[in-house]
Amino acid sequence: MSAGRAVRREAAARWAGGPAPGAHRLGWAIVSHATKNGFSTPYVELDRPAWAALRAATPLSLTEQELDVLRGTADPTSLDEVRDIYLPLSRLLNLYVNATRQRHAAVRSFLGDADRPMPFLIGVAGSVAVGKSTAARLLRTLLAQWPDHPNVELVSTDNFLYPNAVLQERGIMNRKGFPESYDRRALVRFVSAMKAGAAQTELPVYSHLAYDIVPGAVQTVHRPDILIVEGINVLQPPSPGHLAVADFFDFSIYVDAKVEHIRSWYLDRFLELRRTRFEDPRSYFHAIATSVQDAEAREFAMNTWRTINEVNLVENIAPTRGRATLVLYKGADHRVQRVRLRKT
Ligand SMILES: Nc1ncnc2c1ncn2[C@@H]1O[C@H](COP(=O)(O)OP(=O)(O)O)[C@@H](O)[C@H]1O
Ligand SMILES: CC(C)(COP(=O)(O)O)[C@@H](O)C(=O)NCCC(=O)O
Repeated sequence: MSAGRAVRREAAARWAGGPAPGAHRLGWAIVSHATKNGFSTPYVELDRPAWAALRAATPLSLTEQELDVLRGTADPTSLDEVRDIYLPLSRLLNLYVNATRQRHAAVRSFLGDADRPMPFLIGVAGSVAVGKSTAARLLRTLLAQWPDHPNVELVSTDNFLYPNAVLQERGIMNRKGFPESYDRRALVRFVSAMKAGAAQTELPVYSHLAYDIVPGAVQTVHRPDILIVEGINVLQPPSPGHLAVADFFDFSIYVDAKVEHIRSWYLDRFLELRRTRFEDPRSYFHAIATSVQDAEAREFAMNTWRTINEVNLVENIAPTRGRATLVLYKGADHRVQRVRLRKT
């Protein structure tokens, strides 16, 4: 069989939810050491039961009420999901944090440098409406429960979007979320200051309600043990000769799903927001709640998805997936079906 055919067969088997050819069983767990073009890759792919078993003894200490606060609009993430997917991830990240601290201590001792706290940086990437914010908020809560790193801060990259006035002036208001709509230098300056141990940093604040940067508002980030940076663009490669935010990550996560599922999640969420947040007269989309028919609102959402968010997903976001340390593959019901971990 040609390498191309083998790859296509593997991809088809993956989407069908079955094991990839070459996968083998470890006890009852299917573990696939992924291959591409006939070469082995640095990834291992685990199905849900295999991944869930890696939780080991990590306790589930989150209640239904606490989870309710962390969930995004129209996101059905359940306590089962926390137990099976996020507790093993929290355990793995705790191991990473401790190993990274030891590595930093070794380098400091080699250089004869003084002990200096350095936060562990995690990037969370993926499409608009894939559920990154829920994943990032859950991780923040779970990671803060470990005794060694109680202070976990979360920053969304939408805080680094240019204000609407700037996007309009540059004629890129319909490119919100594309790389050029962010102040990427400010974002890199921020993570680099955090990594260098800055005690406190202030950031602009983006409001989804206003659909804009809030003039004069600031988010203050105090020196964290762990900093999670969440946003569609966080795994973007740097332009030649520059650094990108991903260069500062110690671990990165890409939340993935089929385009048709994300499209329907976006649409459902938009219609749910129309019944709730858009009713607020301060909402940028207030007129969609009050002055247009259902069919027109649906058409508006589909058009926004098709012409902005889906184009951005295909052109800029999905191509960064290979850079992530870990990929969470969600099925149509938002539940993670498979996990791909980069081993090296
Ligand atoms: N127009 C909007 N009005 C209010 N909240 C919104 C709006 N669009 C998105 N949100 C909320 O903002 C958060 C981030 O959404 P998004 O950037 O699409 O990423 P994700 O769905 O991957 O978390 C979500 O919790 C979502 O519910
Ligand atoms: C603000 C966003 C780009 C998301 O950015 P992120 O929080 O992931 O950095 C997105 O929610 C958005 O507004 N997209 C533009 C098209 C739309 O209105 O959906």
